[in-house]
Amino acid sequence: MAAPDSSKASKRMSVVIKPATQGKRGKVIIYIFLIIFLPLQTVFLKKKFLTDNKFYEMVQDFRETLESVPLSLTDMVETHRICVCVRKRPLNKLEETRKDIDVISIPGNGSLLVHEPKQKVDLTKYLENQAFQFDYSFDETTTNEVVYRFTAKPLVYAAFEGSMATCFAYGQTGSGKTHTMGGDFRGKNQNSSTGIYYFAARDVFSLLSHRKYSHLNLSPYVSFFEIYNSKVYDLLNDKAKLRVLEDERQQMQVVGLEEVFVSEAEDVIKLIELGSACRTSGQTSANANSSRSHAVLQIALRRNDRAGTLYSKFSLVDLAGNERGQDVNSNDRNTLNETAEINTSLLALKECIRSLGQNKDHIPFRMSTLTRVLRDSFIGEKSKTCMIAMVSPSMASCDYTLNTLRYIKEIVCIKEINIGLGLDFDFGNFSPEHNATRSEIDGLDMLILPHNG
Ligand SMILES: Nc1ncnc2c1ncn2[C@@H]1O[C@H](COP(=O)(O)OP(=O)(O)OP(=O)(O)O)[C@@H](O)[C@H]1O
Repeated sequence: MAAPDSSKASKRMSVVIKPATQGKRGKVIIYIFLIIFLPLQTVFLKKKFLTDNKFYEMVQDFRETLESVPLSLTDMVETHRICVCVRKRPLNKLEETRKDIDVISIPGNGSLLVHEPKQKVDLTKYLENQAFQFDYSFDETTTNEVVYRFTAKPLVYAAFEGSMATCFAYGQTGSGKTHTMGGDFRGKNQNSSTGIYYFAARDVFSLLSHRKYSHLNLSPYVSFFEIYNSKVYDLLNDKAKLRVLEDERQQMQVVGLEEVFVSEAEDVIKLIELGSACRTSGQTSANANSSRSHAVLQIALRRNDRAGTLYSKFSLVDLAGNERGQDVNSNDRNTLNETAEINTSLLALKECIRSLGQNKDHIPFRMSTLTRVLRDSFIGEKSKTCMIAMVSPSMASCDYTLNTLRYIKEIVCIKEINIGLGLDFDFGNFSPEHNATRSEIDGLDMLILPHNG
């Protein structure tokens, strides 16, 4: 047998020894890294904790100076042609464990304050307190029933007066749009009987038999669809893809949309559950995530004549997460398309509501599928709209919250220009007197509704 080649053996040795040396070197590097990094990380976390604590104390100190006027069930409900409100959700479990700070205050009377943490160049910390004024502002303790009473309920009455009524839930993903529209979540299950969809259906049935409206001889029909990437999918028909066409009377038709006759509010719950399950299961469309699509539940009131003539329509819209329209840094083409579509539709929606508020002849509803489908909501003197903006309270979401508030403020601003009074004000001038202004203005065409709660 040939003796082993010593040079080969030494080569093999070096092959074996090299990783061991590298392993040792690697370990040394990791130790050095840990020795330097761990204390640095501890210092950083401690600093962050102290900074957050400082901001927390500043917000708390500030809140103590605020006079709160919480919304109550006995408060009168006013109807507006365009109603713009904001709802703050509570901090969720994750935010609480992260010790996130709640930077939103709702003093009441439609006002909302954002306490934005800032730092000067000399590293002094301060809060930039920005005040916003809307028709209503709901704090984290407000229930869906109360939100409904002040927002969508007046629209149900309006539908019985022949109005095309529309209620939008707007906001970033996770801010509470589906919770408000579809009902509370118990774990992963949604309790549809606690959402605005159901409350509206319940009141439709009680008004159908009301002596004021029973002579109209109306029947309710429900449809439920979603708009994703400018395509319409029927949520009551296994997500069938539908086309939107304009007929000879310039009416927009969603061709083949399932419209189901309902005889009691519980029927609507079943349809909501069917549609919501279809929305999240995603069999035919590409969106695995509901926050990228707009969901539209419509209750049409039709006359009991041969043709089933449309009397009015109430649309409840759970919009796509508005931060999805800002995701422009993605490399994925599909995501970029989605981003562009969401951006376009939310911009178009704002323009249409603004045009409605200004009584303009031209409504730019052709800008997006969402506004094309909802064309009837923006035309005609009897159209009424409510926009509920949902905001997260956490400091980490501050930028998104400000974007949401600015978007809906632009809708309000048009009313402000029309009426010639300032609704937004410097924080320094903040006082409860300012809050009265909006109610007084809208009181001009105010309709006080009976409180059934
Ligand atoms: N007002 C609230 N009170 C209690 N929990 C809430 C409230 N609003 C939202 N939540 C909870 O926050 C979570 C996210 O809410 P939701 O799914 O409604 O957000 P979303 O805005 O519809 O998000 P997406 O755009 O992804 O559909 C849910 O678990 C929900 O139960």
